[in-house]
Amino acid sequence: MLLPWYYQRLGAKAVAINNRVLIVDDELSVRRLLFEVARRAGYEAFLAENGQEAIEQTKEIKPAVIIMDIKMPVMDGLEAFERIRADYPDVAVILMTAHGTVDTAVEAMKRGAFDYLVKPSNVTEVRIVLERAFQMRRLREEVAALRHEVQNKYQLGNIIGKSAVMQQVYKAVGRVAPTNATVLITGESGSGKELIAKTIHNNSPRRDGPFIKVNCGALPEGLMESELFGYEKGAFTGAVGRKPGRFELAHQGTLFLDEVGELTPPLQVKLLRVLQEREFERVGGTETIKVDVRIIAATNRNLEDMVHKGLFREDLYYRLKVVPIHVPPLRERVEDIPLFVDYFVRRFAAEAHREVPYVTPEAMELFKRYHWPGNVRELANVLERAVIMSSGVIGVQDLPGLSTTAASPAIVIPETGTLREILHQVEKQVIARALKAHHGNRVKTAQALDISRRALLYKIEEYGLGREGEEEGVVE
Ligand SMILES: Nc1ncnc2c1ncn2[C@@H]1O[C@H](COP(=O)(O)OP(=O)(O)OP(=O)(O)O)[C@@H](O)[C@H]1O
Repeated sequence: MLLPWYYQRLGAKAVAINNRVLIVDDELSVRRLLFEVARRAGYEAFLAENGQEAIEQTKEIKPAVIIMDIKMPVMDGLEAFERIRADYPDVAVILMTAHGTVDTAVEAMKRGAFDYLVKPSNVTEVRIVLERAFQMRRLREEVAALRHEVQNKYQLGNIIGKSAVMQQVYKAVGRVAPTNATVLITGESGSGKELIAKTIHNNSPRRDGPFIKVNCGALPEGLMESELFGYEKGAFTGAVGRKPGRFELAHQGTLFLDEVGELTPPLQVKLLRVLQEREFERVGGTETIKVDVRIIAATNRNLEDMVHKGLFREDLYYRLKVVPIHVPPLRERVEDIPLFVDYFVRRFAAEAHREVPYVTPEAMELFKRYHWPGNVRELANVLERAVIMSSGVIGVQDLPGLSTTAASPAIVIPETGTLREILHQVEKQVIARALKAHHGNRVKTAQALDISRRALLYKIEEYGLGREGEEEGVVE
């Protein structure tokens, strides 16, 4: 049998439940028969004669499954079921009933019993129901373990970075997580916005609810609308059945609107309404759907600027920006880079079943000076490749992509001097940097700066930049 993915991932941890079954019946012959069936199926069977005994036994042996008659003296099965469930909500209870009391059993199912058997049942039937009850317990246990694993992963302690700028981010996450406030996370691509969003969710009272992500720029407008709000059967050609949207799926959880700046104006209006009223209609539908959803939005665009240019609604912007969190780009937290390098090198080495390679100080320097336009994601990719390609050491020569595009020196603006002098200083640095980037090639440099070659030569002369960047493939 092919095991489900979560089973495979959890491995041995998965079967954490015991194999105890408590059999409760006032008739000795039934107890005997069930005991034999359970024992042969490999379970550890225990016996009780009435509801009262069942409660006492449950406390003592903590069975995973209980199979119990409804009609019994002293305390009947239904009452015992209610009481046991109050203290042990996870135990799977199978109720047994004679023909006349099926209605009661159905009622018990509604209240959470796992299944019922109509007496007399044959041995196979009993065995199958028992098996299913144990399987359900195991699945529940696995889901709980998985949820626990995911929640642990998204704890602040697992986010890399000790820099002051990241401390600010953690503080904001800690403050906003317990609330229902809408959060707007800004930051460059790959800087960790989604990670922060998940961490907020997993530290919020909604942690047991869903975390649903939508990439607002991923689909054309019409499709995006039905993706967000769902559709009714026949809403458009191809809508063969009703489909819930992401807002509905995120009920009692968190909806993460990634790339929110990409939403078209009509969808911005719709989103605004949901934010204000927490209700909407499915595409092609008239029924108003109410949802309890916490919104976290993220963008790598400058939304304020988009508002000024009339590309993003101002009212929506303010609705989203109730609590803004800015995740700084990696180059602004250089002190965290060694931590990231250490973390990723270990992780990828473990994944590839290799020794953890040594990162030379020169390579580390390069990591610190590179400008990381793709941020943490880019650093992770570079390190993954380097770990696979390296033979024990990661040096500058193993990082060809970084060498040629290594960080250009920052432009320093002089603090004193006349405007003319300051501009000259800045211009000199800009030209020196461009020459270096093009390895001294003046045609390319002039093109990049959009000035004539003559003007460039003149400035090189004026600033004494004659040999700037002429060496081949220079890093430093
Ligand atoms: N501080 C961090 N600690 C550990 N891992 C991180 C950190 N920041 C980012 N990462 C990892 O880097 C990758 C990119 O992060 P994430 O997807 O959260 O970025 P993003 O800003 O949402 O990107 P995009 O804007 O492209 O959607 C992920 O694998 C994430 O787990």
